[in-house]
Amino acid sequence: MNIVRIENVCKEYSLGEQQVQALQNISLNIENGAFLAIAGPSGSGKSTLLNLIGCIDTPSAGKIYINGQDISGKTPDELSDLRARTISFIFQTFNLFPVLSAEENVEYPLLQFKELSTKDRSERVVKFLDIVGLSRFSDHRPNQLSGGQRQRVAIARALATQPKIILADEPTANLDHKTGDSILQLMKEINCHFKTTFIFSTHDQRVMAMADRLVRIEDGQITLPNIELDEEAAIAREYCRTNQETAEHIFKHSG
Ligand SMILES: Nc1ncnc2c1ncn2[C@@H]1O[C@H](COP(=O)(O)OP(=O)(O)OP(=O)(O)O)[C@@H](O)[C@H]1O
Repeated sequence: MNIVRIENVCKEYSLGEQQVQALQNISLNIENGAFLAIAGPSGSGKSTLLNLIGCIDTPSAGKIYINGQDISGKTPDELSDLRARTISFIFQTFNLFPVLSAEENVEYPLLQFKELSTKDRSERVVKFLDIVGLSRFSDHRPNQLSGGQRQRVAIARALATQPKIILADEPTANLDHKTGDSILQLMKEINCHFKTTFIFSTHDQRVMAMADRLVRIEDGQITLPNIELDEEAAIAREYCRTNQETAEHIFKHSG
């Protein structure tokens, strides 16, 4: 099943008198459970595409279907509800609330779900902080955590709403090599275990190598739409297989 369907999408921005054609007639299907990297030079349209998939912005032309729903006819409230229940975001700058503790940051997106009791929320926070290995740091504020730990909090926050899609905009850009690797591996394990679809915008070769699919964009057009990186995909699959035991251990509370 395609969790994202993009059909003939264009996106134009107005910049004073000028029109900027950020995306030109893009079509793309993304399978449920994909670990997909969108790569391309600066200004090629990666963030624009991620914003459209994330329902933060709307296309100038064309159709986008998220989890089978056509987003073009939706009101801002409906879009916001679809986003809250289907999509989470991870940013290169982590975007945590500095005055909130790790657990409060993870709980924050759950406050909009009126059907969750305080106990439900707190159980989810405990579960997802455990999954990212930060149970001991639950009362720490972001400035009391390392970059890698902050990104782990952001991952726990993204997972807490149990989304179908996680959009990650350059998630390793502000991390050193080793920390970036461990964050990527954690995301791959989450992808293997929960079948959450990950869509990355990236310049990072390691993200591209870990991806099971690479989409290249240049000048607002897709130049490499559906290529499976056979060798890298095999490595990623092998990674999932050989790490199944570790993953099972990590996810022991995840049900
Ligand atoms: N809000 C905006 N108003 C006007 N033009 C914009 C706006 N946002 C993006 N653009 C333009 O659209 C094009 C695509 O930008 P986008 O941010 O999607 O590229 P990108 O591939 O994500 O770049 P980077 O890798 O540098 O983040 C660029 O020419 C950019 O200048």
